[in-house]
Amino acid sequence: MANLPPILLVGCGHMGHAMLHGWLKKGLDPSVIVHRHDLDLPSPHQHVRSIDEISKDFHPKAIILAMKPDQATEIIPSLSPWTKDAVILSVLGGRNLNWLKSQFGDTQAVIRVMPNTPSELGLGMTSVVAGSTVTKEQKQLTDALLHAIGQVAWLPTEKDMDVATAIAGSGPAYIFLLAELLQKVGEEKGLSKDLARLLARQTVVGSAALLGKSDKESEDLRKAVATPGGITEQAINILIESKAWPESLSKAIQAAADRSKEMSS
Ligand SMILES: NC(=O)C1=CN([C@@H]2O[C@H](COP(=O)(O)OP(=O)(O)OC[C@H]3O[C@@H](n4cnc5c(N)ncnc54)[C@H](O)[C@@H]3O)[C@@H](O)[C@H]2O)C=CC1
Ligand SMILES: O=C(O)[C@@H]1CCC=N1
Repeated sequence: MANLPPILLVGCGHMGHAMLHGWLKKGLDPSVIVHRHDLDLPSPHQHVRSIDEISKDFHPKAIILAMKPDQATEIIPSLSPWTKDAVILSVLGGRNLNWLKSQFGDTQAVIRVMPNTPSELGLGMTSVVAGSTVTKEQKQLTDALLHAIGQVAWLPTEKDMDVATAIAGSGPAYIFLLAELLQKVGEEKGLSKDLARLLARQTVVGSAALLGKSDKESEDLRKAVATPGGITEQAINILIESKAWPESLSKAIQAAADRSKEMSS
């Protein structure tokens, strides 16, 4: 299988590193990673600590912006020597296409992407929306890069990005919180820390793997556990109360989506 195209990855923190890890596993043409700290990067890829160190002869097909949104304004102008023939993939939370256009100019090909950290394992979920000057080839290239780290959803409208971010970009945090709380409750109810940790983590891991392999709806998998008149049903009856998980999750997603929208304005 052909390698993924050469990329310039700017920012290799939690998200940048997760994507890079996924891409390296698939095979990447010689690429450059800008990261201020030490980085264990296999050859022939190049690690630089600042943009000034990148060769003008390097021709990336895609430039991935994976720094914090408020770090981007300062970095973007210095990327101009490499932008002409590249598509910009912006991972920046809450920075919309209009904002990207204002930074890069009207003609630059820019795509807004919202991945999540399971990308590191090739199990990511990335929502994507393209700017008007992106070519068909650049869309294909982006699709190939993102499919290499998981599933890809091209959004019908940029308006969907705020909710997509709140569900999938932020989503792993909710699942980890569930594991955290299951462990905490186990400990509070008298289990040892090690036992509570094992029970909580493996239950989340196993359930996610089962969901990933199954053709069944998540509701059916849930019902297969909750025997009518049995034990699980007692817990589900409490969690599924409209004021419990349905309402709090809806409020939580709305709060995250509102923040994404607010950051774009
Ligand atoms: N963490 C996550 O799960 C997700 C994050 N995002 C987005 O990804 C972006 C990065 O988030 P994180 O990885 O969590 O943040 P982070 O703080 O872990 O990583 C940001 C990286 O950018 C680097 N950086 C800052 N200025 C730089 C410069 N001038 N040159 C080179 N590198 C520079 C920092 O050293 C750091 O390694 C954000 O815009 C966020 O909205 C999107 C989806 C999920
Ligand atoms: O929390 C954030 O702002 C970023 C965007 C989605 C996940 N992390």
